[in-house]
Order: sequence, then C-alpha cells, then structure tokens
Amino acid sequence: MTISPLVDQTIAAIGPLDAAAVAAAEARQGVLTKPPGSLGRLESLSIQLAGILGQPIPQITGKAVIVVAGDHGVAAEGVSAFPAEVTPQMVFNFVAGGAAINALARHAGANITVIDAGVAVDLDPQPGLTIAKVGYGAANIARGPAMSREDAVRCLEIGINAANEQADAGANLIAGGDMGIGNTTPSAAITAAVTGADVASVTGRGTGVDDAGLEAKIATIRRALEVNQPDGSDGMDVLTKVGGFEIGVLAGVMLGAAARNCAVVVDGFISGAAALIAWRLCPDIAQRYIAAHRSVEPGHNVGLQAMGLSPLLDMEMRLGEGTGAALAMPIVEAAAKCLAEMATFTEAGVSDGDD
Ligand SMILES: O=C(O)c1ccc[n+]([C@@H]2O[C@H](COP(=O)([O-])O)[C@@H](O)[C@H]2O)c1
Ligand SMILES: Cc1cc2nc[nH]c2cc1C
Repeated sequence: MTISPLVDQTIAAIGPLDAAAVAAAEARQGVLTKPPGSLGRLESLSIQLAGILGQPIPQITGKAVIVVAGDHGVAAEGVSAFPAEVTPQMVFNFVAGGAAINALARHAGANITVIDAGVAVDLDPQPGLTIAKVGYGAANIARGPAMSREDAVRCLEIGINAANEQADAGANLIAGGDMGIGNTTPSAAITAAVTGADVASVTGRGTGVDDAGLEAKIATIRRALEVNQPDGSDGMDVLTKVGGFEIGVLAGVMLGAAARNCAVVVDGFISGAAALIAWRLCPDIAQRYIAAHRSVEPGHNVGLQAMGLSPLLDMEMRLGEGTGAALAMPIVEAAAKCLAEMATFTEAGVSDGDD
C-alpha cells in the first residue's frame, strides 16, 4: 500500500518492540526488592516502555501533549449538546492556558502544542498556535465522505511532522488530544467500522445529548456508514469516509511518535478512534500504545479491546483534549522510575524468596 513517501516511510519504521530490552527489564523486575509481580501494572508498563524506547532501563526524557482541533459538518445534524463555535473558543482557551488540559499538562510536566487542523473559521495566528488547516471543517459524513484522500494524507503528514518536532525536542512520551464539537459522531462511526461493533453499542452522549438526541445520533451514524460504506480493514478508507481532520492528524501523531520509538499515550474516545485508524495502517503500532484511561463513552472500551489494550485509569472522564493521557503520564513515568531506582535484593541485602 502506498499512501505518500512520508507516511510510507513512517509506517515502515515502526517495528516490533526491542526484544533484548524487554528481556533485560523483565529480568531486572524479578530481582528488585519486592515480591515478584507485586507492583502489578507498573511492572508490565516498565517492561513495555523498555521495549518501546529500546532501553533496558527506560528513561522518560520529555512528555508532550499535541492538542489538535477540527470541526465537523455532521454537527449540523444536531449530534452535539454544544454549538460548533465552542471549537475555536476552546482553541483560544488552550493557547491562553485556561483549559483542563493546561492544568493537567502542567501537573504532568508535559509540553503542550495546539494545532488547528480544520476549525471551520479562520483563527488569528498567535504564539502557541500552529495553523495547519486541511479544510474548514470536515464534510457532513451523513451525506458523503468526510474528506478527499489528499486531505487524509495531508492530515497524517501534519501529525507525523508534529510528533517529529516533539521527539526532536526530547519528548519520548507523546499523547494526542482532540477538540472538535461533533467529533464523538465520527469516532463512533470509525469504531463501528473498524471493530464491526453495532453502532448503538459504540455511541454515547458525547458532551451530553439527551435520550432523544442519543437516538438521533445513532441514526445519523448508521446513515453515515450506509452512505459511505467504509472498509473497516483499510485505515485510509475509514479516515477519508467517516473521519475528521483532527482525527487524521492524531493518527499521524501516533504513527510519527511510534516511528521515533516514543511511547504513545492514548487519551479518550476520539484519540482511541485515531488509534484504531493508525492500527489499521500499521498493526505493530498497538504494542507502542499505552491506554491512559477508559472514557465514559461506551465505544472507547470497544476500540481499546479490539487492539488488546487495557486502560490504566477509570476516572469517569469524557472530556478529551488529552486530559486522560496527561493524567496518566506521571504513572507511566513512575513505572520507569521504579525499574530504574529500586535496589536489587543483592544490593540492599534483603533476603530473596524461595525460588
Ligand atoms: O475523549 C473523550 O472520551 C470525549 C468524550 C466525549 C466528549 N469529548 C469532547 O467533546 C467534544 C465532542 O463531543 P460531541 O458531543 O460534540 O460529539 C470534543 O471536543 C471532545 O474533545 C471527548
Ligand atoms: C466547553 C467544552 C470544552 C471541551 N473540551 C473538549 N471538548 C469540549 C467541549 C466543550 C463543550
């Protein structure tokens, strides 16, 4: 399959985890001063990190959250509890530092960048905001494809370049975050298309639609799948037909980060949908995903399970922006620090177990 030279090279650079680093980390976990396995998921996380970073004792050198915004023509079908003008308004909130992701990224010590991938209005250029508009909102997926194939390629390339910039600046723990009124609708369509799950089982209330709104949203998503007939085994086809600009850029961020041997922290439902697209383009990428949390959106867990991922946290969150990912970053870092900083039984003079 050929997408574009940059996308093809990026996908080709994503291979299986570093087996020697995994084996070394596993062996070290076995001799640290604790009953074997007692640090639970911190242990498996540290071993996964070793494999991803290619380091027997992995070290997090920098954390980054790339927040990507885009609008959705399907919002005109009344699928959201909020109006589309919230998308640009929140972009300015991100740049000003006042959104939840700003607070949580500061807490995690993560660098934030904000990208306009497809907000429906022109945004004033300003420091801290990258304008990389692929279009003025994705087209209404209930009536036809979200975007052209060229747009989908452009989305992936923007994301890959953004991840490369963060990796160049020293980050090796990278998350995407999303902002886009209406984007739980394409995310549900993507999740249904890729996993084969029924639309009703992957559709939630998003920002908070009522019962009637939820029924109408399910009908809209069914229509989008009927009209577009996406091939769920083909990530490009899914992105083009029922995706969105920020979702495509997020898929690119994940591919770009994985290709640089960075760990990819997957946020909520929209990031999960982007992760499914990247996974269809490159099945090996799933080993480099760390699922941060389980969103309230029911489709999130369906997508994570399809990729064999189990989320670290369940905080009953459904915000997006990368908030769940930022919240999980200190836990991921803690896993690496336990492996690096704990003494072994021999070093500490602590008696070993029987075997
Ligand atoms: O990340 C999640 O799990 C999540 C779940 C529900 C809603 N959101 C956010 O809410 C917006 C989409 O909701 P909606 O109802 O407009 O489709 C969008 O900006 C997302 O970032 C995010
Ligand atoms: C206020 C607001 C903030 C958000 N952040 C991500 N999605 C959002 C949706 C709304 C409505």
